[in-house]
Formats: sequence, structure tokens, C-alpha cells
Amino acid sequence: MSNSGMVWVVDDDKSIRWVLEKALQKAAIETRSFSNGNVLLEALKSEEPDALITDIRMPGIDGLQLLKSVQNSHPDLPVIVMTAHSDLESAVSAFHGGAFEYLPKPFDIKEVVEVVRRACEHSKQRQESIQNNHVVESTPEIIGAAPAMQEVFRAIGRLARSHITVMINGESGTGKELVAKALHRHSPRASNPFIALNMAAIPKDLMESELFGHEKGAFTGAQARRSGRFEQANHGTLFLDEIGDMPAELQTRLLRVLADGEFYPVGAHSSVKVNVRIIAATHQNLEVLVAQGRFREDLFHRLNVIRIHIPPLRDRREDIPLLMQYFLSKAAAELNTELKVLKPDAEQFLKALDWPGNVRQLENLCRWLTVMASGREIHKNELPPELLHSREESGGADENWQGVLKKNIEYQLHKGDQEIAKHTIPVVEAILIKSALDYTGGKRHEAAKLLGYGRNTLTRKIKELDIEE
Ligand SMILES: Nc1ncnc2c1ncn2[C@@H]1O[C@H](COP(=O)(O)OP(=O)(O)OP(=O)(O)O)[C@@H](O)[C@H]1O
Repeated sequence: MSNSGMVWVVDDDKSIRWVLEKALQKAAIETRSFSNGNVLLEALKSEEPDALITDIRMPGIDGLQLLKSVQNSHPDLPVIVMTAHSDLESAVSAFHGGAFEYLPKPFDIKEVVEVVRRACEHSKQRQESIQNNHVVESTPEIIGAAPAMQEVFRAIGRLARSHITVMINGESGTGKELVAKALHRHSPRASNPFIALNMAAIPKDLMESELFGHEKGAFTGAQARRSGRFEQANHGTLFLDEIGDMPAELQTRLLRVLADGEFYPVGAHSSVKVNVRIIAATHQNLEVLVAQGRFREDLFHRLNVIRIHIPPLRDRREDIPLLMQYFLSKAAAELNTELKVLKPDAEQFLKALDWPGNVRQLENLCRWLTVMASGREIHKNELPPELLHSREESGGADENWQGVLKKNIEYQLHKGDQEIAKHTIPVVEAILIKSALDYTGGKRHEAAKLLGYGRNTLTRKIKELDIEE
């Protein structure tokens, strides 16, 4: 089995198999495809992937039968079930049949990669914990030298040994879950479960039973009693990601559970008591949601006891090289290949990008580079084309004056201009002096000091360059 993750895909539709293969390979995940479930079940007798993606509707053995069969033979193998959106019934069955995740069609490729990666991670953690003979929560390091990250670390330290509710704010991929795990690990609950649930990833109809569990027969497909995440997190921590996506009725239920410490699973007649620490996270501005009447104010206040803000990556660019080094060595170890090294031109370029997907996007890029870059050293021109272009499209180069200057010089060269330095340097120098004079309100003495020129030099240059004051 590969270290990076091996996923088996079963779908009778060749084009879907092709799309999935391409997307997963690009994300450095190995794939093997099957056009029907029986062949896959046969292959499972001799080999085991990290995760399985199956369609629901297929000729021969269908997705749900396959799920059932795999559950019997390989109960710990994560199965991801794809289904058309209209098929809610089957989605409910899939979820409660024990599918790791359900993916509504038409699916978003990014989402597929994300879910598969999570499934592989899940598999790996389980294998590690089996090897170590006890359940271990993997303890990834949190990298961050930027002052804002140091502030986050201080907050984790100050909150250690506490049971207090925490709200984590930050864009997607900034590391909210990582911080939540760190809070858990440094709490008195560390030896009890950390359970994460992403409100944005679960179909609304399934959320209630996912959180609170259900009794046998509570609804179609509920063949047995199932404990909810609250119960699973008893004495531990429940991480509620994307809390802003929680529907109104559930907000009310959650508030009641937080107040009473007990709840009724769906279809149950007796209540369950739990002791759970809540850590909530969101990329949204909950105050705005409250003002719009989309989030309960009383629940907001209950959750918003302590707030930790994780800044987007573009606001802590100094961490980009550190994170890249960390992820490149992690990817090299995982993939059992040589460590790739970024050359300064590539690093400079990456440091200046905006990273809308934050740390997660950076991590994915490092995996991609580890697999795709041909040599040990990575130059700028070996970066994925979409990254190189994103900069041009967003006009990002304009924010970078060296880039603009470079383009201008290239243009002059192209035109066949002569004595380019002689023309360019005075222009740059004039901008330098003019800005300093504007800044000091025309005080030459101060401007000279700020620029590092002698007073006389500045006077001479003002004259030579014909700068108006
Ligand atoms: N400071 C960091 N150091 C090392 N790894 C990090 C850091 N921040 C994030 N990561 C990694 O980046 C990935 C995304 O982080 P995480 O899942 O915690 O983000 P998130 O904010 O919870 O995202 P989302 O809101 O989309 O769920 C994870 O693999 C995580 O381990």
C-alpha cells in the first residue's frame, strides 16, 4: 500500500472514473478503477486500499449492497458514496449504513479530493493506532513564527487545563481544526475522544441524528440504534466546524443541550446525559449572522466565551517558507521520495501569492510538487501553471513593484532601447526622493535622513533630477 493513499473507485460510468482518476492523481493520491462491484470485492480479498469511492446506481451489485458487503469484510475501510442529489433516501441509507462520507452529484472535484484525503488520513491514523496498540490522536505540529500565530499559541497555553467553550474564527484552511485539536490535547480531557463534525458537510436532514443519534426504527434506514457525536464525545471535546451553517431548529436544540447537559436522541423516549466541551469554528462573521437573524444571539453568546482568531495566510507571509519546508519534508517522508528544495525565485513568487485556500492550499501544492517536479530543485517555472497565471489574472504582479519594474525593463529591451540603466535609475531615484519629501512635508533635512543621503547629496539630486517640491 502506498503511503500517500490508495483509493479504489467503482463506477460503471467511464467518464466519471476518468475524472476522478485525474483529479486524485493530481492530488498525489493513487487510484485503481473498477467498472463493477463484484470485481472490486474479488480484488479486496488480496489487497486493501485506504478508501473506496462508489456510485450508488450501478448494474449488478449496487453501491449500497457493496457498502454492506465491505462493512462485513472490512469494517474499518472508509467508503465514500456518490449519489445524485435527488436520491435523498439512498443518501440517508448510505450514511447510516456506515459510509464514511456521502458526496452529492454533480460533485465538486475539490470536495472529492478533500473527502478522499480525509478518508485516507482516517485509515492511516487507525493503522497507526493499531500498530501502537492504543488509540492515539495524531499530533501534527502547528507551524507559525508570525506574531499573530504566536498569539494563537499563547491562547492555547493560557487555556490549557480549562474546560471552557472556545470559538475559533478564520478563513477556510487556516488551521482551525488543528488549533481545536491542540486545545483538546492540552486540556484535562486529552485522554478522552476528540470528535469533529463539519456542519457544512452534512446534509441538513441528517444533521440532527448525526449530532444526537437515533433509536432503531426512528426513520427509514435506521436499522439499529446509533449514538450521535455528542455521545461519542462524552468526557471529551466536540468540535463543531462551520457552526454558522447550523439550521435554526438545531441551534435551538444545541442551546438546550448546552444548558441542560442532556438530550433525546431522535425517536428516543429517555434522555442521554453528557459532559462535553464544545469548540466551535466558523469562517463567517457570526455577529453579522446574528444581526440578520440567521444565528441565535443567545447561542452565539454561549459559544463566544473565548475567541481565537486565526489570520489568513496572506496576512502572515513570513510563515509561508516555514510551512513549505515543513510540508515538503512531510510529503517526502510520506511518499518515500527525495526532499524537494525551493529555489529563491520560486519561494519569492509563492510568498507573494494571496493563497485563498490558505494553509491547506499550500500543503496541497507541496504534495503536488513532491510528486510532479522532475528535479530535486524547484524553480518558479516548474510551479503549476494555474498558480503562475492566477497572479497575472488577479493583477497580483501590480502589487509587486519589482514585478512591474521588471516588465517595464523587459519592454524597453524588447523595443531595442539603449542605455536603459541611464534612463531607468534616475526615474526610480526621483520617485524615491519625491515620496520622502511628500512624507516629511518638504523638509529636506528629514527626507535626506530617511533616505540615507547626505543633505548636500539630496540637494544636488533634486537639482539634477529636476524634482519639483
Ligand atoms: N500552522 C500550521 N502548521 C502546520 N499545518 C497546518 C497549519 N495550519 C493548517 N495546517 C494544515 O492545513 C490543513 C488545513 O487545516 P485545518 O483543517 O485545521 O483548517 P480549517 O481552518 O479547519 O479548514 P476548514 O474550515 O476548511 O475546515 C490541515 O492539513 C492542517 O494540518
